[in-house]
Amino acid sequence: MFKLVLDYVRKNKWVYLLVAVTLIIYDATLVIPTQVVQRLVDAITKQTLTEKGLLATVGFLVLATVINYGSAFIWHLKLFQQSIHFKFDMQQRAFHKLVAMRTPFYEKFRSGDMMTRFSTDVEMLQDMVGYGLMIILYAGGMIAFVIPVMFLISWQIALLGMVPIVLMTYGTYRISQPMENMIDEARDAISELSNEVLETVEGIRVTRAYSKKANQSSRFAQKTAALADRWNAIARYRALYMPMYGVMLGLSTVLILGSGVYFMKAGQVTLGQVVALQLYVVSLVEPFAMLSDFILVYQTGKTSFGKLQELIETGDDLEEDGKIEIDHLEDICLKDYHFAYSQASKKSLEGIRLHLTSGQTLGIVGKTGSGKTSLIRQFLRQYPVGEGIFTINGLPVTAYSRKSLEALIGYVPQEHILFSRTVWENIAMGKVDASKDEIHQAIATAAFEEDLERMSDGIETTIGERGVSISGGQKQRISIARAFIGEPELLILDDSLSAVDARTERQIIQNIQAERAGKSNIIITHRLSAVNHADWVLVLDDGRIVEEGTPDQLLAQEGWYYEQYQRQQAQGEEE
Ligand SMILES: Nc1ncnc2c1ncn2[C@@H]1O[C@H](COP(=O)(O)OP(=O)(O)OP(=O)(O)O)[C@@H](O)[C@H]1O
Repeated sequence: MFKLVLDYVRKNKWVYLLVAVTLIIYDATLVIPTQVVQRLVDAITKQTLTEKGLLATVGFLVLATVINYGSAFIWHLKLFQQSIHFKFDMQQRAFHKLVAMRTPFYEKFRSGDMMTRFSTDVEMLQDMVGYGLMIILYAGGMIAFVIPVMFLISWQIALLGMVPIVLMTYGTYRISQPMENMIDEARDAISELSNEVLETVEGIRVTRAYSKKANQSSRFAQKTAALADRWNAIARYRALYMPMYGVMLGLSTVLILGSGVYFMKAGQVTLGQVVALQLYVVSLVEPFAMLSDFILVYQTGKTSFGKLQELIETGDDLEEDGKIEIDHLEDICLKDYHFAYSQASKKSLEGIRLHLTSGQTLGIVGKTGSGKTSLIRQFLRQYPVGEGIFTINGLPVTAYSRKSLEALIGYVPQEHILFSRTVWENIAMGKVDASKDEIHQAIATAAFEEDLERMSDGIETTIGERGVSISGGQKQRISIARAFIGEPELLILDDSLSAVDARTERQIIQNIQAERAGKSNIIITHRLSAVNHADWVLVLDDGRIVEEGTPDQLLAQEGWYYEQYQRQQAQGEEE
């Protein structure tokens, strides 16, 4: 962690130099009032104080106070401003990392945990760069200034006066050792709490439907109580040692005054010097107490640094990105292709063989869990490439830059993600500079026109969390319009029409095929009518292709496809 902080200080060396210089001035001007008191007391006891001398002293004190304020303003402002920049820097680094990562990375962290790393951990580190550095610079500076001055007055009295405070600081350090574990536990408890909140919010409908509100509330209460326990334990430790500084100050006072009187009688120090020594010790209590606070800031910073580092260092296990920028999809070819998820004990795809050329529509059907989504994830390059042959336009898929490949594919996933924006904005995400006509064309293709007419503000209606709630089927069609508008070379619909009726589904698929002449489509579906007009259909079972052909050929084979087709017809899903 120190390397990170030092690198940051080095990167902003001029700001920190200004902070250091103003801090030195600040520390120096803090010492002045005590020296003035020392001289005044001595002048009064020697009866040498004149009116002019008093006025000059007051003037000097005012000047010192103004300089003290000015320097404090500058170093406070710069130090804490810089810590805010540090926070944004860290968050941006983490954010860039997040957007660059593929699915396997996200499977390694829970959402709440990731949010905690992003917010709480970054703030703890910011504390280290702000408050932590302030302690080192201010407290360190004060101690470095005051102790030599004290020793110059009388090393014997200074030594006696310092002993209790130094012992106390060492004791505090020893006492606070167990705090490291407590801070780790408190940090993990925050993460647990965030997970709980996110999962509760995401699943609120289910929680309500199953009347599990009380259950959920009590789980939440348990987690907050666990977090409160951790912080209470830390507070107890602090409460234990912080008041001890007052006791130690009392002890130092006794030692300084006792030995001061002794050395005064011996003529080695003046009354003014004894008073000054006492005031110096008082001024040292705060910096030493801050040093013990540094232990807390350091421990929390260290814990949070570890968590952030883990986030930044964790990869998505994907192979190095390819160099070739691909700009069209001529053909996609898989031969004897196998794929397994890293945590899975068995393969999700086995011996896959397929060939898709531009302009074709490929249907993928099969039982639930048979590997349909896993197969299209290969085209999206969400996971490391499996074993076997996987080429695009005759070259291995890994030769192409993932970003350029991604730009050619329009993907409509099973879970439809819409944003709390207008219908227009949600669709235009698929093509930033889309014209009005293009948006309306996409809406017509996705058979969403009638629904739009029923919405209060039409295409300007805000949907999602802070807007109008829309049905699953409407979400699906907005998602299709969004993918369609980008005119991708390959459009993938992953069970994206499950919530619309069979007639609308057929209409959308006909629209897509008519509008996308010369471009490819992959349609994953449970309803076989959706692939009636596909050029080729694959039937998957347990990760293998068990049947394939045109829809007519598949019916003629009288296998799973045929049986399923008959059943769905009988159930009246076909008109
Ligand atoms: N991220 C993952 N990690 C490990 N195993 C996974 C992962 N995703 C899917 N699987 C497993 O891979 C197999 C195929 O799942 P996949 O989602 O491809 O099926 P599917 O045919 O699309 O199912 P459905 O029709 O229900 O969407 C399943 O056994 C599933 O449990």
